[in-house]
Amino acid sequence: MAEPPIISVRGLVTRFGNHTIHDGLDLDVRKGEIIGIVGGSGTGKSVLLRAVVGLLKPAAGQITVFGENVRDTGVADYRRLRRRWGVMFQDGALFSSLSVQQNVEAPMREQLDLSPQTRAALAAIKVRMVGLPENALQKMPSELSGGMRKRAGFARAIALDPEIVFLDEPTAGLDPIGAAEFDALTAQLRRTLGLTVFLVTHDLDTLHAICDRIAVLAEGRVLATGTMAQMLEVDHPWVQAYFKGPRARAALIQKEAS
Ligand SMILES: Nc1ncnc2c1ncn2[C@@H]1O[C@H](COP(=O)(O)OP(=O)(O)OP(=O)(O)O)[C@@H](O)[C@H]1O
Repeated sequence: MAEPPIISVRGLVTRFGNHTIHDGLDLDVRKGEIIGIVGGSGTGKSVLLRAVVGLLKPAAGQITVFGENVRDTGVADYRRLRRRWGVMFQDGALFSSLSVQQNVEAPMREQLDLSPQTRAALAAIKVRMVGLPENALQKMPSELSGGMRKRAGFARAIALDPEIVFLDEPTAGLDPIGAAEFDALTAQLRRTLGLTVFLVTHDLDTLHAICDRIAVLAEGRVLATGTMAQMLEVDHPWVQAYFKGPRARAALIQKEAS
């Protein structure tokens, strides 16, 4: 029998005032996959991420993660669930007044009862895992490049050894080389840590390089899911324009050359 999905969303409805963002959205995420969530600007990719991790209360629908209902869980159960995933919001979203070390330690302080020495040792390991030099630990976010900030955000997202990481536009604002390096890091950490990765992106190169499946958001729902090859067969104007446009062709040429 197939393993149940690690994340399951059914009939999700989200609204801000009378603006409906999702209108009966369904999505399954399989354990161990990297799923790329794509869609036009404002289609609700980030809102979906926030709803799945319980930061936003939907108007209707069911969201389960690890088979547990995220919406109606009590405070203690939600806290326990939250330990099993890590989130990297756009631009790394580090606390600007804390050093990298303090940022990476923040989830440990909140969730675990560890000595300062153990926390520091763990933070150093996480920072090394994301490819940052040891001296980055004492730096403030403002002293880092955009790419390093994102790596620091990733280090914080894996601080508690999560099973799922949620990445919101991790390669936005990076140059193509930095973006490719970040993709390689994501793939490597998925492999070595056995992560499931829920990745919101606009980046066609990322989809080609590391995503096992893609979910396209449009018209308030998931319009299609499947591999890159399957996306090319979807008969929808946005999907056709996105996956067959000039940027898509460039990304494909780059993939074939690599
Ligand atoms: N807290 C909020 N209050 C009101 N409206 C919101 C809020 N958060 C998001 N929205 C609206 O919800 C819609 C979807 O936003 P979201 O950030 O999920 O889009 P997105 O698909 O991630 O877009 P982009 O690709 O541009 O980042 C937008 O119209 C946005 O203005």
